[in-house]
Amino acid sequence: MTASRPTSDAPIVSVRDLSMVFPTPGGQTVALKDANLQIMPGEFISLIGPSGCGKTTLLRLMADLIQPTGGELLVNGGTPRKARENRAYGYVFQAPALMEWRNVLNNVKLPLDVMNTPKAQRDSRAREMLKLVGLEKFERSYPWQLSGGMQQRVSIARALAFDPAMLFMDEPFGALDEITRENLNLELLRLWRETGKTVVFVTHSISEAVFLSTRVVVMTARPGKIEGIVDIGLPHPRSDESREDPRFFEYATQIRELLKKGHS
Ligand SMILES: Nc1ncnc2c1ncn2[C@@H]1O[C@H](COP(=O)(O)OP(=O)(O)OP(=O)(O)O)[C@@H](O)[C@H]1O
Repeated sequence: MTASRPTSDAPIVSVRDLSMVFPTPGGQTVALKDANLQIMPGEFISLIGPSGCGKTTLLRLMADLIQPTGGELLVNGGTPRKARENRAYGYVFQAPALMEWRNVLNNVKLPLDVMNTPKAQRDSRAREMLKLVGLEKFERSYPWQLSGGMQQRVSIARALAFDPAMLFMDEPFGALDEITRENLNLELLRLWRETGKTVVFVTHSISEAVFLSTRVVVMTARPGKIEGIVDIGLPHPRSDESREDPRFFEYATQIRELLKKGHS
């Protein structure tokens, strides 16, 4: 059931001169232009940038939901298609997208049902994942009985159900209040440390990106490109105190400057 993981310390994602041009009624939209990025196994990478700069496009390319119009992309040592077929990643969307008629346990089990995992394993695996996100007491609840933050935790448990090497997360906490978001950030970091997954995380929030990431990829719009990459040297495990670390503000300033440069 465990998805294959690369054994070497080769990049788990390799993006070379990657471009994506969408045909649109008025002409073409260059959503991504000549992007270059290498992600190592176990990293926590955030993609940040203004609306329309191509963050979701880059994530969707990695996930094989769309195909690039130029350049090269390797995921988990092969094509994005192969990574998808091998269940090398789980995808968490902006909205939790849970099935209202399935209880929490059955929502988490869904990918295992689809994959025809032996029945006896499905329940135990789903319960294990619910425990990981702190929702073991809610397995019989239905999505509409949960708060937005709890629903998003269920969708994270679902994305982890088949033990992928990577987690692709498209602004998963964007719709939540600040305190819930900070709590989920802490939980996500704990989960990342415990599981050793590689995470690629889209956000609009500079502080969220600094708090979570090992590196922050700053993108700019028109055409969407990578303006710079900031290494975040804050020690792990991170806690609320990390936000008071003077380096936290330095990294946030570096990211802000790159975002401004991209705007000008
Ligand atoms: N399927 C599509 N067809 C045409 N244009 C598209 C398509 N998908 C994205 N685009 C365009 O590509 C550009 C980048 O979109 P993308 O969704 O990647 O941006 P984003 O940085 O994720 O934005 P946001 O922060 O608002 O979610 C935008 O101009 C968008 O309109």
